[in-house]
Amino acid sequence: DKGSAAAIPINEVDIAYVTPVTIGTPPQTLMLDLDTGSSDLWVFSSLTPSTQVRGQEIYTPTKSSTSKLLSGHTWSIRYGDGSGSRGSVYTDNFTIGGLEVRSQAVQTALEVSSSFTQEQSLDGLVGLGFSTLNTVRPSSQLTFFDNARPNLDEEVFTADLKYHATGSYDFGFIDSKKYTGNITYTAVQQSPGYWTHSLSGYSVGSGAFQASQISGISDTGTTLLYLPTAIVTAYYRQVQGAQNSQYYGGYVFPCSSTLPTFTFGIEGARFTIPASYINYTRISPTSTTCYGGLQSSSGLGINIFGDVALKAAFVVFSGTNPPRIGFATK
Ligand SMILES: O[C@H]1CN[C@@H](c2nc(-c3ccc(C(F)(F)F)cc3)no2)C1
Repeated sequence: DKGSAAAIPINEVDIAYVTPVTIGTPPQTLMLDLDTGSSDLWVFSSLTPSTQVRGQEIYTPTKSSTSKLLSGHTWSIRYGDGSGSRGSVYTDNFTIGGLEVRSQAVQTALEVSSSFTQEQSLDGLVGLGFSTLNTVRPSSQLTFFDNARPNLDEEVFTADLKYHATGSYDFGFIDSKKYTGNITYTAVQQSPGYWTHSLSGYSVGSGAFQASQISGISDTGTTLLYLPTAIVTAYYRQVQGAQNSQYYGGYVFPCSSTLPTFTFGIEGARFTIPASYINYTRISPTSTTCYGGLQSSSGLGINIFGDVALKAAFVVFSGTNPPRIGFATK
């Protein structure tokens, strides 16, 4: 089996990407955020209090002839930005891009935090981390990828996220039309459940490549690139007027600044993030101060290779044993 679906930016600065999925019989279509940094598949539902639903599509299990309550099971999750949700669990038929999983655990929200309520074009998440991270209790559930794996032509899914444009997620195959050159793979350390791997180093603009192993997670659900403070200060030292603002919670600079590119290594390969990806957004619609797409990871306890980095490459998440992750130029 295989599947292919769009990854659509939900706003003009690519804060997140959503993908159309169908749940149940007859199919109910929702737009979900595929997140390699978590492993719960949850949706806004008919069980979500209406005061917490603002424009989202909802999944109504009672309208599906193939839904089954997973009785006595609950879940509760907190994301890196402090947002969260919790609820109950059904199983139902679940499809992404023509790839169907029968009786996928679909976690129905009984409560969502205000930032989810405010994000009206996002109807939930599909966790594509390792199933060990799943929060359903008393028995944890498998991700869509883990359920689909036995039937996939190849045990992979790929992410082709794009800057200010629609990209794609593919399941079960590697589309050679979506990248150039070779795919460079590197080892993944799957505990505690993230796609954890190392960069082989970095360079700023036309500067020399600094070889150093930088461990972190490739996380499609995180918007920005978070790296050690030493690297981030070296980058913004090249930007006139840049400063690390307590007020804005990170590096800001004049929107008119000329930013250098940022290059990261995967083994012997090099991937360059265009300056435009790092000139992330104005701090407010009329401001001339901009917020950087590269920020320090010091407060997070982990380096996160989020969309700002991932959209500079074609990324292969390989569920082989042992798992590995591959990057190619596109
Ligand atoms: O926890 C880590 C796992 N991957 C990262 C992630 N974060 C979100 C997220 C999505 C949407 C929202 C909201 F809509 F704005 F509320 C909030 C957080 N999705 O994946 C962080």
